[in-house]
Amino acid sequence: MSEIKIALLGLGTVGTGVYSSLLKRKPEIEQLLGKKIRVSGILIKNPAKSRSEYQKAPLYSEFEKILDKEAPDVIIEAIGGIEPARTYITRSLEAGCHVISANKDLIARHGEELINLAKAKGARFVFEASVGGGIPVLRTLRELLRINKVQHVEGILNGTSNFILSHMRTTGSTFPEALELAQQKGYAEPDPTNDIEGLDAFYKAMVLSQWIYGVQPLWEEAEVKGIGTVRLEEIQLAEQLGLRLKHLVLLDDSLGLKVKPVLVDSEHPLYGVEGVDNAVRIQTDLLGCLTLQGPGAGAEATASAIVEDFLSLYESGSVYQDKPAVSEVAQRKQAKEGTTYLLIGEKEHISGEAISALQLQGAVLDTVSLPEASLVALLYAGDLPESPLPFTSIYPVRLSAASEVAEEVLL
Ligand SMILES: NC(=O)C1=CN([C@@H]2O[C@H](COP(=O)(O)OP(=O)(O)OC[C@H]3O[C@@H](n4cnc5c(N)ncnc54)[C@H](OP(=O)(O)O)[C@@H]3O)[C@@H](O)[C@H]2O)C=CC1
Ligand SMILES: N[C@@H](CC=O)C(=O)O
Repeated sequence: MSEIKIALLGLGTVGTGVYSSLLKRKPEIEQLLGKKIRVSGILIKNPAKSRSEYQKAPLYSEFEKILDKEAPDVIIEAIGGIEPARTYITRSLEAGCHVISANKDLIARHGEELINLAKAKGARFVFEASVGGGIPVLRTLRELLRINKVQHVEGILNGTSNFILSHMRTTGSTFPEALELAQQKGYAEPDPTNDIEGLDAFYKAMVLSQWIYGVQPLWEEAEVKGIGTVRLEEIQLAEQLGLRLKHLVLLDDSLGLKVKPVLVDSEHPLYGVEGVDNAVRIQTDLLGCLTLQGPGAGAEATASAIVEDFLSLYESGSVYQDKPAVSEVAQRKQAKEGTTYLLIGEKEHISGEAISALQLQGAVLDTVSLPEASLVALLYAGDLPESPLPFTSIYPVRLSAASEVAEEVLL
C-alpha cells in the first residue's frame, strides 16, 4: 500500500487537534483512501516548549528541513497570521504539495493568489476550517448548492464572541472573566484582539464572499464592530425585553457587509445559537433558507474540518476545490439601516428633552432598568435623530418578523 506523507505546521490548539484526530482515525482514513498515512514532520516555533508524550512525529523548527528532508505530499498549516505562513504555503504549493489551512486572516487577503498558484502547480489549496470552525460551510455551498443563487447570508462566525456573550448572560460573569475562559478552552486566537474587535468574523465574511460571489466587499466600506465594549448590565437589560445580543455577520449579493453586535428576539433563528457554536443562514433563490450550525472553534471541531479537507484532496471528481465563477454582482449598495434599536444610558443623563426628540421621529416601545444599577434601556422604533443622543450604547434590534425580508437583512 502506498503512503501519504503529511507535514503539520504548528502544534498549538489546532495542530494538536489535527495530530490526535489523524492518529485516532488512522484506520478509517487509510481504509477510505486505500493508502497509508504518516505525519512525517511537525514545524514548531519554540523547541523548548514541553509537548504531549503521545506526540511521536519528528519536530522541526526550520521549515526548509520539513519540505526538503521529508518531501511531504500534504502540508497542513496551523500557524496563523500572514508571515511566515504565506511564504511557507507558497513554497509548499510551488513544490507541488497540497495545502490545507485554517488561516482566515491569510485567506481573506491572499486566498486568490494561493488558489491560482495551486492550480498552476497541479496542487490543491483547501480551507474549510477557515470559516465556521467545524461546520462544513464552504463545501456545502460549492457541492450541494451549485445551481442556487445565494441572496444573502446571516451568521455567527466567531466562536469566542458567541461564547463570551452566552457565558456572561448565563453565569453573570464579566467580560474579562468570560474571555479568559474562552482562551483556556482554545477558542480565542493567541492574541484575542481580532476575536473581540470583530476582525476575525470580518475575515471569515471576506472568505465567504469570495467563495460565494467570486469577489469581496470593499474592505473600507464594511462596517465592523466587535463585542469589546459590551457590559454585563447591557446584556441583562436586553434579556428583560426577551432579547439576546449576538455578534452577527450580514452579507448580501450587492456586497453589503456588516459585522456587529445585534440584538435578536426569541423568534429569530439565531437566538438559540449559544456557547462556542457558529451558525450560517444561507438564503438562496431556489432552496429558500438553510441554516448550518455547529462548533465554530476548538481543537476537535477545527480538526474535523481539516481532516475532512484532507480526505477531499484524494476524492476524484470533487468540484469542491474549483474556483468560483465571478457572479454578476448587482450594483454595490450601502447597507440599509433598520429602524428598531435598544438605547442604553445612565438614568441621570437621559432628560425629558432627549425622549421628546426621539418621540418626534419614532416611538419608545418599552423602558427597562436593573435594580441597584444606574443604567436604563429604551426600546425605540424609528429613525435616530441627528442631534447627539445621551446614550452610551445603541444596539440595532433584529425582530424575527423582519428577518425573512431580504430587503431588510442588513441592519
Ligand atoms: N483555535 C481555534 O479554535 C481555531 C483556530 N483557527 C486558526 O488556526 C490557526 C492556528 O490557531 P491555534 O492552533 O489556535 O494557534 P496556537 O497559537 O495555539 O498555535 C500556533 C502554533 O504555530 C506555531 N508557530 C507559530 N509561529 C510559528 C512560526 N513562525 N514558525 C513555526 N511555528 C510557528 C506555534 O509553535 P509553538 O508551539 O512552538 O509556540 C504553535 O504550535 C490560526 O490561523 C487560527 O486562526 C481556525 C479555526 C479555529
Ligand atoms: N478564534 C476563532 C477560532 C476559529 O476560527 C473563533 O473564536 O471563532
